[in-house]
Amino acid sequence: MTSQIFADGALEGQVIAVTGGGTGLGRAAAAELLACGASVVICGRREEVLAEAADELGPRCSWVAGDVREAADAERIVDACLERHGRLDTLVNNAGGQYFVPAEAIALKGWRAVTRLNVGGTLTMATAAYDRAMRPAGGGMVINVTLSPHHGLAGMTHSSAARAAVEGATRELAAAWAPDGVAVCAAAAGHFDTPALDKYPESVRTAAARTVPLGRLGRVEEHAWLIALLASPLGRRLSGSVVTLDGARDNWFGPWPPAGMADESGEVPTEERRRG
Ligand SMILES: CCCCCCCCC/C=C/C(=O)SCCNC(=O)CCNC(=O)[C@H](O)C(C)(C)COP(=O)(O)OP(=O)(O)OC[C@H]1O[C@@H](n2cnc3c(N)ncnc32)[C@H](O)[C@@H]1OP(=O)(O)O
Ligand SMILES: NC(=O)C1=CN([C@@H]2O[C@H](COP(=O)(O)OP(=O)(O)OC[C@H]3O[C@@H](n4cnc5c(N)ncnc54)[C@H](OP(=O)(O)O)[C@@H]3O)[C@@H](O)[C@H]2O)C=CC1
Repeated sequence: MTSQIFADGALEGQVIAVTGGGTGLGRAAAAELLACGASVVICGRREEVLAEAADELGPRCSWVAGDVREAADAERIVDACLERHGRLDTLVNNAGGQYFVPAEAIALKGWRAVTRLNVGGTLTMATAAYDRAMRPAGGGMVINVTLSPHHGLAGMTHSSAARAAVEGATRELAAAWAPDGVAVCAAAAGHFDTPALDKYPESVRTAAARTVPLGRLGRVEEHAWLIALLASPLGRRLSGSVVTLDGARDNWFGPWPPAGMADESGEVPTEERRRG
């Protein structure tokens, strides 16, 4: 596969780890990075998902299973990159998520779960990559996937807060790690059409597109292009920045709920609990 917008070999020689790279945005990013010539290690918790994705993505893609919330797993993921390729140039901190409920329905345990994954997991991976691979090598790039709108997303208050924390840490780490040649930036994703959205109620998914001034959900390849751009030499100079890719969603201040999201009772449907 070749990239639709970048030159062949634009990222040749780079070794890139993508967390959550077996599905959705992470998988599309992995595909684009591979198309640009990088070697990619995808990770996540489910071995079968990773194995199938790596198989389809081709020989320059390998996988390692692990939970980004666990320091030992994060270290193992970084070490796998070093053992296989001798280096880790770029880490894409894409693993994350939340559930869709009103703010008042978020239990303390839920706040902690969302924070632990999105803030804890991101920082645990970034620290492992910095300590074990990038600082010793004298350089590297960390790309943190966050969330737009930045003024808060109703139904995702916990995630809005967690991603804001990641963006704050992005700016601080960019300054702290600059002397070691390590750049840190964030890619704030708006509403993208990925299979993960299937877990949200139908009316929520449909109404989500209506809150995007550009008039549609984002396409996974658009996000993947941004990740490839940030992995390029330009990304190093963007250190400390949050790049927003959202079709102007950050500038939509319409009513809540948006037209068509509430059900017959006038309530916004919430996300089903996972079973098992
Ligand atoms: C216009 C706008 C358009 C909005 C729609 C468009 C939005 C697009 C923008 C964003 C899109 C995306 O990010 S899409 C990506 C989506 N992908 C994901 O979310 C995948 C990753 N997510 C997860 O793993 C989970 O959601 C997460 C909770 C974060 C982590 O799971 P854990 O295993 O750590 O936690 P669990 O054990 O399941 O749950 C811990 C507690 O959390 C709470 N909890 C968990 N699920 C709950 C639920 N459905 N409802 C209530 N509460 C819940 C309970 O208190 C649980 O405790 P108990 O009560 O004791 O069980
Ligand atoms: N789709 C959208 O509109 C938007 C998405 N985002 C963010 O982009 C990222 C990708 O989203 P998307 O592709 O849509 O959703 P997915 O649910 O497909 O992606 C989440 C990925 O993260 C992995 N993951 C989750 N928890 C962990 C963990 N503890 N350790 C390691 N891996 C983990 C999952 O794999 P596994 O379960 O096997 O571990 C999965 O591959 C997420 O951070 C999401 O919140 C942000 C804004 C908008």
